[in-house]
Amino acid sequence: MKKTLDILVVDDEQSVRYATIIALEEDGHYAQPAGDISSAKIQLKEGEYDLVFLDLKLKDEDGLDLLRYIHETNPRLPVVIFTGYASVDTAIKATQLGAFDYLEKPFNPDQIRAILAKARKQINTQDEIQTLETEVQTLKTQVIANSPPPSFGSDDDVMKESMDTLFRAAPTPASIMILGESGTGKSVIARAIHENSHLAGKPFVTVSCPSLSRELLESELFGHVRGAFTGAVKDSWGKVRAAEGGTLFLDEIGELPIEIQPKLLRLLQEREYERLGENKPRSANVRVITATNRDLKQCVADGEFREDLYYRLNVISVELPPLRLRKNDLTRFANDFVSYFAKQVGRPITGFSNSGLAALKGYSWPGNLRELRNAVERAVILCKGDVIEPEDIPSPGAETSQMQSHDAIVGSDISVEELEAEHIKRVIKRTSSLQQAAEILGIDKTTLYRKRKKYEKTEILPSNLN
Ligand SMILES: Nc1ncnc2c1ncn2[C@@H]1O[C@H](COP(=O)(O)OP(=O)(O)OP(=O)(O)O)[C@@H](O)[C@H]1O
Repeated sequence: MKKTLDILVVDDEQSVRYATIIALEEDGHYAQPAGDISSAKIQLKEGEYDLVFLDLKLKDEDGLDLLRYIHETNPRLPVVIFTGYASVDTAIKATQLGAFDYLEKPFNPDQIRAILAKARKQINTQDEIQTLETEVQTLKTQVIANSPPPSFGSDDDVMKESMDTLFRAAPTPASIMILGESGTGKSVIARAIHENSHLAGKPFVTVSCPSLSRELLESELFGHVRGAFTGAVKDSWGKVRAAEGGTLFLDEIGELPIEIQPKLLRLLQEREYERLGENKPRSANVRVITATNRDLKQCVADGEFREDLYYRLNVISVELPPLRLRKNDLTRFANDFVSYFAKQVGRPITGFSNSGLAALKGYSWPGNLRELRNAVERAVILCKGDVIEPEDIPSPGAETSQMQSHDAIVGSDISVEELEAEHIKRVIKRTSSLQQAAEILGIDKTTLYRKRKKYEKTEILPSNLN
């Protein structure tokens, strides 16, 4: 699909600026004019451009100064120089200084198109480099987060069928919806779908729909222009653009405010969106994967979620079973986690004792794989022998006694944050949904969702938080 480019045209002659802009817009791109260096600099700071057309003779200014500035501040931004016949030498100098190409005045739309085709190739290569850089960053984060590599094999029939459906749908453009309790591995699988699809190597961008405000979420998704809302001090691009050509993963889609739902529908149906505060439709080419632990059908029935959007999103839909129903997989996951963490911490733990295994199977794992991972990590660090015993892992009765033994932490040498994390952890553990936990804690569900993610990331309480 042809990529729409955002282009800045810098020329002191208004007629040239507008003729160029018309030619560019006729070719399906977005172009902004700038008549001198200072307004060009402002535009470059506030917007995000793919390409600049620059006249070297700007009244009493030297276009080469702007070229140097672009080279210093955004070395990957290609610049095409406009030049008169007499100044080909200067244009050669400009290309030596890093300009991408030059165009002799007067030029016609075909020449502009030829330059654009060439620029697009270079931009695509740069996008690929950027994607690789993002991937490296993600892998680094995974290493820092100390997470065992995911595994998707299963002995459970429901899970096997779900995985089969997902991986068969992966290399198609179909929207996919992943349902399942918290911690069942929806985000992990969403990434795996992307990596096993025709889009592998392109961006994978996550948006968590529970957000502080509707405006912030809308802006995170679609971007905004300066002044669109209080605090919008400069133009920005959203995650839809960051995901261009790749996958947009919308986590907790059940929390998407009703006001934003038509905009997502438009993105899916017409492949178009607008930044907040701007009336300029922009095209988007993204594959959408969503996840939720809510009963979305019920949300539709309650009027909280649009039915047309629901059907658009769940072209392919699978439900991941909770860990307590995957008894056959539980032991394998637990043993894999033991091997991984034993190696990490350099302890010769070989697995579980028979009674340890029985305790593992007797517990219901309400936090699913997330809880299991955290519990095994903790057990590997704390267990006294070379096998994990029942007392090292959670059990149905353990929670109450653990709570009693920890009652002393109130008033002891711990921070308010640690206390909060511990309290949240315990309430989530004994409730069946985030909604119920939020009601007990007296905070809204969005805040609870964010706090849980935050504590998980900072690993304030890495052992049990789920
Ligand atoms: N297939 C897997 N193999 C190994 N570990 C996994 C797998 N899936 C999930 N996990 C572990 O469980 C943790 C939670 O997974 P994930 O964030 O994907 O769950 P989720 O269903 O998206 O949860 P939530 O609904 O709360 O966002 C992961 O960080 C990882 O440690």
